[in-house]
Amino acid sequence: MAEQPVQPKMTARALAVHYGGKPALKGVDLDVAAGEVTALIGPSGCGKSTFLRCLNRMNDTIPAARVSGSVSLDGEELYGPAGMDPVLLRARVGMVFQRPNPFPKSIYDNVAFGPRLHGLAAEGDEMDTLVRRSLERAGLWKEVKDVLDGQGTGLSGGQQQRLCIARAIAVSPEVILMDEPCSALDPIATARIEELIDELCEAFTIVIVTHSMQQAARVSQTTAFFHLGEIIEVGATEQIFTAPANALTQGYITGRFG
Ligand SMILES: Nc1ncnc2c1ncn2[C@@H]1O[C@H](COP(=O)(O)OP(=O)(O)OP(=O)(O)O)[C@@H](O)[C@H]1O
Repeated sequence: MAEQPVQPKMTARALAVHYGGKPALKGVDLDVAAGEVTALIGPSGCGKSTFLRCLNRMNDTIPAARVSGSVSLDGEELYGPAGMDPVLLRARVGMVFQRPNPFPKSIYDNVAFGPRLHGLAAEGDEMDTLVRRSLERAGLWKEVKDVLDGQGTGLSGGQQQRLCIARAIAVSPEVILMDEPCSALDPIATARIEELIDELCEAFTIVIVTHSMQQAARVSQTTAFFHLGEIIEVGATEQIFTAPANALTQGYITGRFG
Protein backbone atom coordinates (compact mmCIF):
# COMPACT_ATOMS: atom_id res chain seq x y z
CA MET A 1 0.00 0.00 0.00
CA ALA A 2 1.26 3.49 -0.83
CA GLU A 3 2.50 5.48 2.14
CA GLN A 4 0.10 8.17 3.31
CA PRO A 5 1.56 11.66 2.96
CA VAL A 6 2.32 13.08 6.43
CA GLN A 7 -0.05 15.89 7.36
CA PRO A 8 1.96 19.02 8.12
CA LYS A 9 1.57 20.36 11.65
CA MET A 10 1.19 23.93 10.40
CA THR A 11 0.65 25.38 6.95
CA ALA A 12 0.88 28.94 5.65
CA ARG A 13 -0.76 29.86 2.35
CA ALA A 14 -0.46 33.20 0.53
CA LEU A 15 0.55 34.69 3.86
CA ALA A 16 1.18 38.42 3.56
CA VAL A 17 1.97 41.00 6.24
CA HIS A 18 2.09 44.78 5.90
CA TYR A 19 3.27 47.21 8.55
CA GLY A 20 1.41 50.49 7.99
CA GLY A 21 1.16 49.75 4.26
CA LYS A 22 4.76 48.60 3.86
CA PRO A 23 5.00 44.93 2.81
CA ALA A 24 7.09 42.65 5.02
CA LEU A 25 5.81 39.27 3.76
CA LYS A 26 4.56 38.95 0.19
CA GLY A 27 2.41 35.85 -0.04
CA VAL A 28 4.37 33.03 1.52
CA ASP A 29 3.54 29.31 1.39
CA LEU A 30 5.18 26.92 3.84
CA ASP A 31 4.41 23.56 5.42
CA VAL A 32 5.87 22.91 8.87
CA ALA A 33 6.40 19.17 9.29
CA ALA A 34 5.28 17.60 12.57
CA GLY A 35 8.00 16.46 14.97
CA GLU A 36 10.78 18.22 13.08
CA VAL A 37 12.90 21.31 13.50
CA THR A 38 12.33 23.84 10.70
CA ALA A 39 14.91 26.64 10.44
CA LEU A 40 14.11 30.02 8.90
CA ILE A 41 17.18 31.76 7.51
CA GLY A 42 17.84 34.84 5.42
CA PRO A 43 19.31 38.34 5.55
CA SER A 44 18.24 40.92 8.09
CA GLY A 45 14.78 42.39 7.44
CA CYS A 46 13.65 39.62 5.07
CA GLY A 47 10.60 38.78 7.20
CA LYS A 48 11.67 35.72 9.22
CA SER A 49 10.47 37.05 12.59
CA THR A 50 7.31 38.44 11.01
CA PHE A 51 6.56 34.99 9.60
CA LEU A 52 7.31 33.29 12.94
CA ARG A 53 4.98 35.68 14.77
CA CYS A 54 2.15 34.80 12.34
CA LEU A 55 2.29 31.20 13.56
CA ASN A 56 0.89 32.14 16.98
CA ARG A 57 -0.73 35.47 16.14
CA MET A 58 1.89 37.51 17.97
CA ASN A 59 1.55 40.12 15.19
CA ASP A 60 -1.90 40.85 16.67
CA THR A 61 -0.02 42.75 19.38
CA ILE A 62 1.57 45.12 16.79
CA PRO A 63 -1.07 47.76 15.88
CA ALA A 64 0.49 48.58 12.47
CA ALA A 65 0.59 44.93 11.35
CA ARG A 66 -2.00 43.66 8.83
CA VAL A 67 -2.05 39.95 8.12
CA SER A 68 -3.77 38.31 5.13
CA GLY A 69 -3.79 34.80 3.73
CA SER A 70 -4.08 31.69 5.80
CA VAL A 71 -2.26 29.82 8.55
CA SER A 72 -3.54 26.58 10.00
CA LEU A 73 -2.65 24.28 12.87
CA ASP A 74 -3.65 20.65 12.30
CA GLY A 75 -5.97 21.97 9.58
CA GLU A 76 -7.66 24.51 11.89
CA GLU A 77 -7.54 28.12 10.63
CA LEU A 78 -5.85 30.70 12.90
CA TYR A 79 -7.13 33.87 11.21
CA GLY A 80 -10.44 35.20 9.92
CA PRO A 81 -13.91 35.15 11.43
CA ALA A 82 -13.61 31.51 12.53
CA GLY A 83 -10.02 32.03 13.68
CA MET A 84 -8.59 30.69 16.92
CA ASP A 85 -8.61 32.44 20.25
CA PRO A 86 -5.07 33.85 20.55
CA VAL A 87 -4.66 32.89 24.22
CA LEU A 88 -5.60 29.26 23.55
CA LEU A 89 -3.52 29.27 20.39
CA ARG A 90 -0.42 30.48 22.27
CA ALA A 91 -0.79 27.59 24.72
CA ARG A 92 -0.61 25.24 21.71
CA VAL A 93 2.07 27.24 19.89
CA GLY A 94 4.52 28.61 22.46
CA MET A 95 7.32 31.10 21.88
CA VAL A 96 10.86 31.65 23.09
CA PHE A 97 12.30 35.07 22.34
CA GLN A 98 15.70 36.43 21.37
CA ARG A 99 16.39 37.94 24.80
CA PRO A 100 15.53 35.70 27.74
CA ASN A 101 12.50 37.37 29.33
CA PRO A 102 11.62 35.65 32.61
CA PHE A 103 8.85 37.35 34.57
CA PRO A 104 9.98 39.26 37.69
CA LYS A 105 8.79 36.34 39.79
CA SER A 106 10.34 33.30 41.43
CA ILE A 107 11.71 30.47 39.29
CA TYR A 108 8.81 28.29 40.45
CA ASP A 109 6.18 30.92 39.62
CA ASN A 110 7.67 31.51 36.18
CA VAL A 111 7.12 27.86 35.27
CA ALA A 112 3.76 27.61 37.08
CA PHE A 113 2.44 30.76 35.34
CA GLY A 114 1.00 29.10 32.22
CA PRO A 115 -0.44 26.04 33.99
CA ARG A 116 -2.17 28.40 36.47
CA LEU A 117 -3.53 30.59 33.64
CA HIS A 118 -4.96 27.57 31.86
CA GLY A 119 -5.93 25.60 34.99
CA LEU A 120 -3.70 22.67 34.06
CA ALA A 121 -2.66 21.55 37.54
CA ALA A 122 -3.85 21.89 41.13
CA GLU A 123 -1.61 23.80 43.54
CA GLY A 124 0.55 21.53 45.68
CA ASP A 125 1.95 18.17 44.63
CA GLU A 126 0.48 18.28 41.14
CA MET A 127 1.93 21.72 40.36
CA ASP A 128 5.25 20.81 42.04
CA THR A 129 5.53 17.79 39.76
CA LEU A 130 4.69 19.79 36.66
CA VAL A 131 7.23 22.50 37.56
CA ARG A 132 9.91 19.90 38.26
CA ARG A 133 9.19 17.94 35.08
CA SER A 134 9.30 21.11 32.95
CA LEU A 135 12.59 22.23 34.48
CA GLU A 136 14.03 18.74 33.96
CA ARG A 137 13.02 18.73 30.31
CA ALA A 138 14.62 22.16 29.90
CA GLY A 139 17.83 20.81 31.44
CA LEU A 140 17.68 23.27 34.35
CA TRP A 141 16.36 21.28 37.29
CA LYS A 142 19.69 20.28 38.82
CA GLU A 143 20.92 23.87 38.80
CA VAL A 144 17.82 25.42 40.39
CA LYS A 145 16.15 22.73 42.50
CA ASP A 146 17.38 24.33 45.74
CA VAL A 147 16.57 27.90 44.77
CA LEU A 148 13.07 27.62 43.31
CA ASP A 149 11.99 30.64 45.36
CA GLY A 150 14.80 32.77 43.92
CA GLN A 151 14.08 35.33 41.22
CA GLY A 152 14.12 34.04 37.63
CA THR A 153 15.85 37.26 36.61
CA GLY A 154 18.75 36.40 38.95
CA LEU A 155 19.91 33.48 36.78
CA SER A 156 22.62 33.65 34.12
CA GLY A 157 21.53 34.45 30.56
CA GLY A 158 21.73 30.82 29.45
CA GLN A 159 19.83 29.64 32.53
CA GLN A 160 17.20 32.34 31.98
CA GLN A 161 16.70 31.12 28.42
CA ARG A 162 16.30 27.53 29.65
CA LEU A 163 13.82 28.86 32.24
CA CYS A 164 11.87 30.47 29.40
CA ILE A 165 11.92 27.14 27.58
CA ALA A 166 10.67 25.40 30.77
CA ARG A 167 7.91 28.02 30.99
CA ALA A 168 6.93 27.33 27.39
CA ILE A 169 6.98 23.54 27.87
CA ALA A 170 4.92 23.67 31.08
CA VAL A 171 1.65 24.12 29.18
CA SER A 172 2.44 21.13 26.90
CA PRO A 173 2.47 23.05 23.62
CA GLU A 174 2.44 21.21 20.33
CA VAL A 175 4.73 23.68 18.58
CA ILE A 176 7.55 25.83 19.98
CA LEU A 177 8.64 28.92 18.06
CA MET A 178 12.15 30.19 18.76
CA ASP A 179 13.26 33.62 17.54
CA GLU A 180 17.07 33.63 17.54
CA PRO A 181 17.08 31.98 20.99
CA CYS A 182 20.87 31.97 21.27
CA SER A 183 21.77 35.39 19.94
CA ALA A 184 22.25 36.82 23.45
CA LEU A 185 24.18 33.77 24.73
CA ASP A 186 27.82 32.73 24.88
CA PRO A 187 29.02 29.64 22.95
CA ILE A 188 28.65 27.25 25.91
CA ALA A 189 25.11 28.37 26.71
CA THR A 190 24.36 28.21 22.97
CA ALA A 191 25.59 24.61 22.78
CA ARG A 192 23.30 23.66 25.68
CA ILE A 193 20.28 25.20 23.99
CA GLU A 194 21.14 23.41 20.74
CA GLU A 195 21.38 20.07 22.58
CA LEU A 196 18.06 20.85 24.18
CA ILE A 197 16.44 21.57 20.80
CA ASP A 198 17.64 18.13 19.68
CA GLU A 199 15.95 16.50 22.68
CA LEU A 200 12.79 18.59 22.52
CA CYS A 201 12.05 17.84 18.89
CA GLU A 202 11.20 14.28 19.94
CA ALA A 203 8.10 15.67 21.62
CA PHE A 204 7.46 19.03 19.96
CA THR A 205 7.44 20.56 16.51
CA ILE A 206 9.97 23.40 16.51
CA VAL A 207 10.39 26.40 14.22
CA ILE A 208 13.55 28.43 14.77
CA VAL A 209 14.74 31.72 13.29
CA THR A 210 18.51 31.91 13.24
CA HIS A 211 21.23 34.09 11.77
CA SER A 212 23.72 31.30 12.25
CA MET A 213 23.88 28.96 9.30
CA GLN A 214 25.96 26.55 11.37
CA GLN A 215 23.15 26.48 13.91
CA ALA A 216 20.50 25.88 11.23
CA ALA A 217 22.62 23.05 9.83
CA ARG A 218 23.17 21.52 13.28
CA VAL A 219 19.63 21.62 14.65
CA SER A 220 17.13 21.49 11.78
CA GLN A 221 15.84 18.92 9.31
CA THR A 222 14.15 21.44 7.01
CA THR A 223 15.37 24.93 6.11
CA ALA A 224 13.48 27.77 4.46
CA PHE A 225 15.46 30.64 2.93
CA PHE A 226 13.70 34.02 3.04
CA HIS A 227 14.64 37.05 0.94
CA LEU A 228 12.80 40.40 0.72
CA GLY A 229 9.57 39.02 2.16
CA GLU A 230 9.46 35.87 0.05
CA ILE A 231 10.51 32.26 0.51
CA ILE A 232 13.07 31.64 -2.21
CA GLU A 233 13.77 28.02 -1.40
CA VAL A 234 12.72 25.39 1.12
CA GLY A 235 14.00 21.86 1.44
CA ALA A 236 15.92 19.31 3.47
CA THR A 237 18.56 21.20 5.46
CA GLU A 238 21.37 19.09 4.04
CA GLN A 239 20.29 19.83 0.48
CA ILE A 240 19.89 23.57 1.15
CA PHE A 241 23.42 23.78 2.56
CA THR A 242 25.17 21.45 0.11
CA ALA A 243 23.23 21.77 -3.14
CA PRO A 244 20.87 24.75 -3.10
CA ALA A 245 18.71 24.97 -6.20
CA ASN A 246 18.53 28.76 -6.27
CA ALA A 247 21.39 31.16 -6.97
CA LEU A 248 20.19 33.56 -4.22
CA THR A 249 20.27 30.76 -1.63
CA GLN A 250 23.74 29.82 -2.83
CA GLY A 251 24.86 33.45 -2.51
CA TYR A 252 23.53 33.72 1.03
CA ILE A 253 24.90 30.45 2.39
CA THR A 254 28.32 31.13 0.91
CA GLY A 255 28.34 34.56 2.55
CA ARG A 256 28.21 36.62 -0.63
CA PHE A 257 25.43 38.78 0.91
CA GLY A 258 23.39 39.09 4.06
N1 LIG B 1 6.86 46.26 14.52
C1 LIG B 1 7.18 46.65 13.29
N2 LIG B 1 6.75 47.84 12.80
C2 LIG B 1 7.07 48.24 11.55
N3 LIG B 1 7.84 47.54 10.70
C3 LIG B 1 8.32 46.36 11.13
C4 LIG B 1 8.02 45.85 12.44
N4 LIG B 1 8.63 44.65 12.58
C5 LIG B 1 9.30 44.43 11.41
N5 LIG B 1 9.11 45.43 10.56
C6 LIG B 1 9.65 45.53 9.19
O1 LIG B 1 9.28 44.37 8.47
C7 LIG B 1 10.37 43.88 7.69
C8 LIG B 1 10.69 42.45 8.11
O2 LIG B 1 11.18 42.46 9.46
P1 LIG B 1 11.47 41.14 10.30
O3 LIG B 1 11.87 41.56 11.67
O4 LIG B 1 10.33 40.21 10.15
O5 LIG B 1 12.71 40.55 9.50
P2 LIG B 1 13.82 39.51 9.98
O6 LIG B 1 14.16 38.74 8.77
O7 LIG B 1 13.33 38.74 11.16
O8 LIG B 1 14.99 40.48 10.39
P3 LIG B 1 16.18 40.28 11.45
O9 LIG B 1 16.94 39.11 10.96
O10 LIG B 1 16.96 41.55 11.34
O11 LIG B 1 15.53 40.07 12.79
C9 LIG B 1 11.53 44.85 7.90
O12 LIG B 1 11.50 45.80 6.87
C10 LIG B 1 11.18 45.51 9.22
O13 LIG B 1 11.69 46.83 9.28
